[in-house]
Amino acid sequence: MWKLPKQIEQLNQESIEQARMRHDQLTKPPGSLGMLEEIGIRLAGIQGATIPTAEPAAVVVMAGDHGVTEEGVSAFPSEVTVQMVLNFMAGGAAINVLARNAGADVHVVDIGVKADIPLEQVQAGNSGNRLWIEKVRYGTGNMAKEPAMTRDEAEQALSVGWKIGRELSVQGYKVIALGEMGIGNTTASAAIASVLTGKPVPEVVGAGTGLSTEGIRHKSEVIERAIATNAPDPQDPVDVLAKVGGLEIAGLTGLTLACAAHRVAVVVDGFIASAAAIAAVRIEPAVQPYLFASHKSVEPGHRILLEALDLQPLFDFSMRLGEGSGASLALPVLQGAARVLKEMATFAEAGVSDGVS
Ligand SMILES: O=C(O)c1ccc[n+]([C@@H]2O[C@H](COP(=O)([O-])O)[C@@H](O)[C@H]2O)c1
Ligand SMILES: Cc1cc2nc[nH]c2cc1C
Repeated sequence: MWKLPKQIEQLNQESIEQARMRHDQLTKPPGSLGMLEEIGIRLAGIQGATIPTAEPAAVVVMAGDHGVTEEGVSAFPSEVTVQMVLNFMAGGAAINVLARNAGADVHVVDIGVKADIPLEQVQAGNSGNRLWIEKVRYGTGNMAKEPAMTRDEAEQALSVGWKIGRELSVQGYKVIALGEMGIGNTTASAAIASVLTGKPVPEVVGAGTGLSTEGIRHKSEVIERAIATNAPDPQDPVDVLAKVGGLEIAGLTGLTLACAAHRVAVVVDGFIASAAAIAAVRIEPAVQPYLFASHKSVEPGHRILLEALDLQPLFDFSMRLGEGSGASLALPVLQGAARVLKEMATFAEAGVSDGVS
């Protein structure tokens, strides 16, 4: 089994207690900021600091292709993956806008795009963009017929994610939002969700980029065939990632584990990022308290994954884009939660009478 290069520690209980005490001294009825207080307190535990910070933040968009697209499981062609990578680098995608909105940098990772990224076409968009070329292979195999990748390739993808997480922690990022791009990756995510939660395939399959009802039925059949052909071991998350997963999904799993090991908070995006997160939790359960869930995706399997992750999403905006769009939209909430602990006046400082208990 792939071994964590560095252990994940528990949250700092003393920082949690101190942040909770500080919250009760701030000029508001105790508990009145609700979940915002809990977010700030958890950030304190993650960082081992009474007054945490959620800045600087970055969104890491891992891109990879899926051989299973030859079975007709997506409403869009695979070529869109590389085309969108160019769009991310030029700054014109939704994720660029929402990252700018949050003051976050965008890191785009080619971990398994089917084509080489035409570097001559990569435009320098907003200055915080960076492209990582970390290709493990040119797209996965068609999991309906063969394993998506070898175990060695899955481990390489985990290691790429780990390396990036470690490097970003060294660069000083306090929060990482998980993003992905990969035509066909809701098929892989549904397969992972079914195997790791034990739910029947039809309960975790959805329209992805926009399949019809008939298309969704066909997608379920393809996933059932993929699971029957490869027999992934539900007790071995790396085996599941290798046989029915994706390069960008395994990369996000490694990234998530590295962030937690370096005490960096992780904002999980939609269905695909949550499939990566559940694999991370099954590899190392201690990662769970480092995770925040941004939103509830339209994909029906997402509710099931959020329950399995024991995460409460911050909002439900009927989103189903991916890219890290929901996670980026959640970043200002984490920033607000941290800044409240830092910048609000206490009752004593402001001369406001506190309540009688
Ligand atoms: O994040 C989600 O919940 C989500 C739901 C549906 C689609 N997507 C995005 O759409 C692509 C996968 O859809 P599909 O239909 O090709 O499997 C991939 O690039 C994802 O980022 C993402
Ligand atoms: C255009 C487009 C943009 C995307 N972003 C994430 N997945 C996507 C799928 C499509 C088709």
